[in-house]
This record gives sequence, structure tokens and C-alpha cells, in this order.
Amino acid sequence: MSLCLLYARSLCPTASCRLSPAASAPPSLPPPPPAPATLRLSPASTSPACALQCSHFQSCSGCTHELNLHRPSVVDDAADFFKSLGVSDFTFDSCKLWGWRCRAKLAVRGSSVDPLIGLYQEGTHSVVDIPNCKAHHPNINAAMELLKQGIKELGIEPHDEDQGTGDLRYVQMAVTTYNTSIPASERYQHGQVQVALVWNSRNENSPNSDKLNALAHFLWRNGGSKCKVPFIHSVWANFQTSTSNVIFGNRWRHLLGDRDFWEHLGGIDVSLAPSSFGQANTRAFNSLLRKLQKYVPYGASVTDLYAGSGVIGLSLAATRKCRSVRCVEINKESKLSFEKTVERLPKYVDSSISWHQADTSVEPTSWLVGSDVIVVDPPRKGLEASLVGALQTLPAWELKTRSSPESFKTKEEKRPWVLRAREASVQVGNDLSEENRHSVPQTLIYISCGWESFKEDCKSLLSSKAWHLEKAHGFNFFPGTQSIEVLAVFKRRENMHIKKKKAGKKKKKSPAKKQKALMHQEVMT
Ligand SMILES: C[S@@+](CC[C@H](N)C(=O)[O-])C[C@H]1O[C@@H](n2cnc3c(N)ncnc32)[C@H](O)[C@@H]1O
Repeated sequence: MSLCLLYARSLCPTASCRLSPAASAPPSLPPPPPAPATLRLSPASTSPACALQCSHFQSCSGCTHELNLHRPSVVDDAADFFKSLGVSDFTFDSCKLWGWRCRAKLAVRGSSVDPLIGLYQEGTHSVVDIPNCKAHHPNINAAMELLKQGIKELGIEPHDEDQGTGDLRYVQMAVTTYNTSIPASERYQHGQVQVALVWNSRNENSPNSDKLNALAHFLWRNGGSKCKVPFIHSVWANFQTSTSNVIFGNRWRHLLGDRDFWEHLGGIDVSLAPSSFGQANTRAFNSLLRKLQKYVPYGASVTDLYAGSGVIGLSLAATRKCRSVRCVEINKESKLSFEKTVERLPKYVDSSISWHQADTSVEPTSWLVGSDVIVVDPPRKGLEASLVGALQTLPAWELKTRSSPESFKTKEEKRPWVLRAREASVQVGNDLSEENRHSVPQTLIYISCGWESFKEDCKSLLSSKAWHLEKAHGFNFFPGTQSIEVLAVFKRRENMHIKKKKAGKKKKKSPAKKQKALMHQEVMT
């Protein structure tokens, strides 16, 4: 995956005007932003208080918009779109405008004398150095500065893509803002950085590993827990020699500092390994989780598709006392973080909880039945066609299970990919899948970071008449860009096949009933 693509989810950077960096030269600070709040959708203003004011704006590909950070114009498009579908109370939460990015993947290029750490210039493989990025949490900028010093002092050669030479290819910086030893109001500004160095070698025994260790110790000595104001949480290595654009290799090694990285999100402590997916804007994600929880009935059975390390599902298990939570994720690296998070769930959580390594596009119906609520949080490209198809035809499935429940008893499973997924899965508490197997979801919660793909998926879901759209909310996950995060709540339409049977006594149909019967035919064909 190229760096530009990596930033597709949260495009670019900035530093908060309310934060003071813990080390190194402080980035120049913009004026205070308006209090983050859910905005009434009034016409865009061009208040300088909401301007990016970043010296890298012209050259860096991360941010695409300098003005109105609090309300990108895509919000208008979203409000119109949802209104056309009958949802006129779309809200937009403006969130934090600077210093919001708590996770960044950055290329390291240039030379040991003059290293560059940043993003590619639009459409090129030239890296733009972004030491004063206004989107980054300030301690990411401080850690970048320290890394540059280390590269220079130790003579570390940055990667040269053309020659395939150099030691350091990329760095991932992730900030944890959860330090319970300091007051809650100070935790964000004192966030600490987990630094993952992507090293150009097969493993830790390669000839250049002495340099890797020297660089890790340099970072730890100058920013780690023994420092007066620590801002480095830990140092990791990832080993990658591929000539492709893929940033990470498969091998990860913990080098220094705390191995475990915790964040507090959606009411629970969440473990996030450097190898698993993590949201870049943790504060905005927390707001989204709080909103999402309100749409899940207490005691519901939930399936969390595209679950990563299960943050959404596990937060629902704790806050909505779910009967069962099933998380489905393709990346096996997320399993360990899931298990650690489960260990720290509050004692009162007694849900049946499971995590499955599986591709949701393969036999998706098997993941849909057995739950009251489905949550989907796909990558930017949206849902796979097979999953959309399965969601569209759920009423037909329900009809079949009701008419011949016996034929849906579990058969001995022989399909190798299903058996492999089962082996890789985790089950905590009793497995309720047998008991739940006749539940068909009544609520679908779609979380999207890809506005264009969301619109297509939404239209497809509604065209099937199986679902209607009930609510929609937007969140400013990526200030400085035209990307927003959307939370949309769909409800299953009434079971039209049952209505039709009752209406089948040749009574004259009202226009509304005729319409329903028509809809039923569409669903069943
Ligand atoms: C936008 S992230 C959301 C992760 C998680 N919900 C969170 O907020 O932390 C999308 C996740 O979907 C996973 N993914 C992508 N394609 C998938 C597929 N076909 N089946 C299952 N998971 C998939 C990715 O590995 C990634 O973890």
C-alpha cells in the first residue's frame, strides 16, 4: 500500500493550538479553535480561527483544504443526500481541528546528513519533510525531530527506493493519551508515542541490526520513561525488504519501553498493537462510539464486521450489556490486541464474545444470521458486493428459516476455509451461536470513511426495500481534507412476506398494501 493510500483514511495532519509539545522545538501554534461541538448545518464561514495555517500545505499531499476546517464542504453534500432519503436531522460533529492525528505512517528518505520524514508529494515518490505538521499530535512532531537527530548522529542511511539501499524505510508513530497517573484533563497533551521503525532487512539478525538497536536506544534515552518529560512510549521494529509499496513486512519485534499500548475508547481500555488497525483520530472516534452505543438495544446480539481488534464490538459488550458479540476481521495480527482488551473488560461483562479471522465477503450470510444488530466499518472502498447482496436478500433468508427451521440445523462443517477460520478464532464465555441461529438482524449500523462508496452502498441497500435509513451523523475525523466519517443507522423493513400471507384472502388491496406486495416480490426475486 502506498503512503498516499495509507493517508486515504485520514488524509493529513496538524497540531493543536491547545497542546504544548513535551519535547523539542514546539510547532508554531494556530489561534484557539472554536469549542468542538455538534454543529447546526449553517452556511460555511471563512473564519481564520478555523484555518489550517500550516507551512507545509502547498507541498504536502496530506491536507487538501486550508479553510473552514470545522466544516468541510462535503458536509453539504451529505446533508442533501440524507435529506433526499428522508433523514433531515443529519448532524455533524466538528471534533478537534488541530493536533488530532494520533497515528501517522511516514516515509523516511533523504540522507543521513539531511533526512526527510513525511508524506509523498501528490503524484510522486518525492517525500516532503513535515516537521511542523498541524494535524499531528505535537508529540509525533517531537518524536520525528528526535528521530532525525538520531539518524544524523548515528549515520543511519534512509531508504533509497531506486537503489534498494538504506536502512530505515518508514516509521509509524502512534500516540497513547491514556496515562492514569496524571489528571484526565492533562492526558491528551502528555500523549506518548509508540515508534515502529520499518527496517530494511529480513530480521533482527541481519548485518545492519546493530544500527537498529543503536537508534532504538537513542530514542529511548532521549524520550523514554527515564526522561524528565517522557514522550516516547516504546520502540518497535518491523522488518521489510520487499520492493513493492507495501509498508510493513510480517515480522514485528518489540525493542524497548512498554510492550502494551492502551487507549481508553468507548468506555473501555483498548489494547492496540502496532501491527493492528488503529483509528488516527482517537478523540473523534470516541465521540462516534458514544453516539453509536445509543442505537444498540440493551442485551442485543451484535456482529461487528471489519472489526480490527474489536474496539466497537467490545465497547458495546460493556456499555450495552450485549448477550453476544461476534467480531470478524481479516487481519490475524488484530487477534492479540482483541484478547488483551477482553482481559481488561469490566468484571460485570458476561457476554458471549468471539473474534474470527475471516473474509466477510466469503459466504457473508453466515455472519449476518444469528444477530440482532450488524455493525460494518469497512475500508474506504466500502462493502464487498457479496456482502451488499447478502444484506439485500436477508428477508428471503428469514422466510426460508422460518418455513423449514430443521433444514438450517448445523451440519458437520467440512469447508477448509471455514475450518481454518474456526481454528484462528477466540471464544470467551458460552458459545451462543446455536441458540442465536434464527435471529435475523433488525438494525444495520454502517460506519464509513469513504463518502463516495458509502453513497453507492446506501443506495443499493435501500433499493432492495429490505432496509430503510433511520438516522445519519457525520464526524470530522480528518480536518484539512474533504473526508468525513459517517455513522448511518438502517432498520429492517417489516416482514413483507408475512403481511402478504395475511392479506392473501383475496381482499381488495389498498394502494399501500399493493405497494408492499410489490416490494415483497422484489425482495423475493
Ligand atoms: C476501517 S478499519 C476498521 C477497524 C475497526 N472497526 C476499528 O475501528 O478499529 C477496516 C478493517 O477491515 C479489515 N478488512 C478489510 N477487508 C476485510 C474483509 N474482506 N473481511 C474482513 N475484514 C476486512 C481491515 O483489516 C481493517 O482492520
